[in-house]
Amino acid sequence: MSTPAAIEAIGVSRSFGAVSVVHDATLRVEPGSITALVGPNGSGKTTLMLMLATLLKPDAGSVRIGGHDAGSDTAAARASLGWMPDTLGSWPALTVRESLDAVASMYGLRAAEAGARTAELLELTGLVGLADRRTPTLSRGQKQRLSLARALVHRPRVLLLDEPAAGLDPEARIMQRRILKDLAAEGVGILITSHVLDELDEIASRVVFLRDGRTVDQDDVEQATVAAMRGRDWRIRALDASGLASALEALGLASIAESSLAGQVRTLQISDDAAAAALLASLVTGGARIVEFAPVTSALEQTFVQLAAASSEPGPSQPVPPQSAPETGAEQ
Ligand SMILES: Nc1ncnc2c1ncn2[C@@H]1O[C@H](COP(=O)(O)OP(=O)(O)OP(=O)(O)O)[C@@H](O)[C@H]1O
Repeated sequence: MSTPAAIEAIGVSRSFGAVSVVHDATLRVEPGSITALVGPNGSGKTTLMLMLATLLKPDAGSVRIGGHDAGSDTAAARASLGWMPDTLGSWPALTVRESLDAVASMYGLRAAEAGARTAELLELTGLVGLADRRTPTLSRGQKQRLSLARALVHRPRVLLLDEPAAGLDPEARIMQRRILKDLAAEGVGILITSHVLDELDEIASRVVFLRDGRTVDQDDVEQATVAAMRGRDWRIRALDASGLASALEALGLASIAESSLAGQVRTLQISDDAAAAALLASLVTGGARIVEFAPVTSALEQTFVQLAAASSEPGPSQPVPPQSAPETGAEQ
């Protein structure tokens, strides 16, 4: 029998009163993969995450975590998942170490085992020096580290992370990315939301886009990604800035000079990746010593803008739609 999906949600919906917040959301995350869940503010990401984490009951649809039905086999689903909420609720009287020990004991680890797991997680998340600090005294970024450590106590095979990079300094972000990549390499299935799309672009192999509470069809996401790659702005930096400017001019390409901490960069629009590769080859062949050649915005960020722009076209989305609303000739 094939391995079950780490996360499988089919036709999940949830309203609050008369307002439909998530409708008919469908997604699948495979073990050993990292999937990004992205969407504009208020599109329903946290609400969907709460349902996947078995903390909010869907009005309709089904959720399976590691093959366990979240509705009928909630305990097994919960045992399989680690949940990192967007804000850490903590016990104010406990230290960092005591909080992790307490979570370990809730998951049934014996004292010695819990102590060892806590020590391992303090090390992994860079919290050793803060182990004896009471949790309310932690900074936002330190709380995020604790929150990730807490989600990992019982070695879950599925991770649900809501804005895990919020408040982290660059070093902590790098550390977190490494932890998540390592976990995925060990077979953990990870679903992660973030508004820092460059972060996600680096670690996620798939993206699920939520628009007005609906998961956008994967084909539409792929089409938007292809479209987003066309006509992007690129950023080029060379050891010799004036040499680069003349080389671009000689090729008949208009570019704009901008200053950066690393020195002068030039930005210009390039039609697609093939044209970018050809330009790079020609600049290098011509003797330009290029040290940076990259799109200004990531593919994920561009895709997001593309899909979010499409969402503002068709009109109102909040009221619960009728079962089969007639098409009104929308172009896409
Ligand atoms: N308990 C609730 N009662 C009423 N409305 C709610 C409730 N929870 C969420 N909502 C509404 O549902 C919508 C989606 O909220 P949600 O927090 O899921 O969005 P999000 O995509 O996570 O947003 P953000 O990117 O800003 O974090 C919002 O309009 C929000 O006001």
